[in-house]
Amino acid sequence: MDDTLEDLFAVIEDRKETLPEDSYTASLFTHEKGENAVLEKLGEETTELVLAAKDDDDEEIAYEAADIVYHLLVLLSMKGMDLEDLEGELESRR
Ligand SMILES: N=c1c2ncn([C@@H]3O[C@H](COP(=O)(O)OP(=O)(O)OP(=O)(O)O)[C@@H](O)[C@H]3O)c2ncn1[C@@H]1O[C@H](COP(=O)(O)O)[C@@H](O)[C@H]1O
Repeated sequence: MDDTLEDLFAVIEDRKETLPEDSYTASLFTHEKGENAVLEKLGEETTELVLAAKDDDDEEIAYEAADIVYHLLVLLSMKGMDLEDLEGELESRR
């Protein structure tokens, strides 16, 4: 799991730097309202996650959780933060 998150974050950072035209991630960095789009997605997906949990729909829970994690990592990158910021906070709570 650690590697998966690190690999995904590295791809996001790469898209931010290279801005390929066909990249959804790059579009979030280039669009004027990209940050708002990410925040809206996080809100929508969190609601969808709650509904999936209420329905005991494991497949849907995993799907929505993955959407949330992806958009959360994009948000961290937009803010100039990285996985270490998240890990540092989690570590401080142990
Ligand atoms: N993990 C993701 C990821 N999760 C979601 N999305 C995109 O986020 C957008 C919104 O997701 P949603 O599920 O909300 O969209 P939706 O299908 O309309 O679903 P609902 O709104 O109906 O729930 C869609 O275009 C998804 O393709 C993602 N796009 C990219 N990634 C990762 O980022 C990498 C780079 O992707 P590109 O930047 O597109 O090259 C990919 O290889 C993936 O690993």
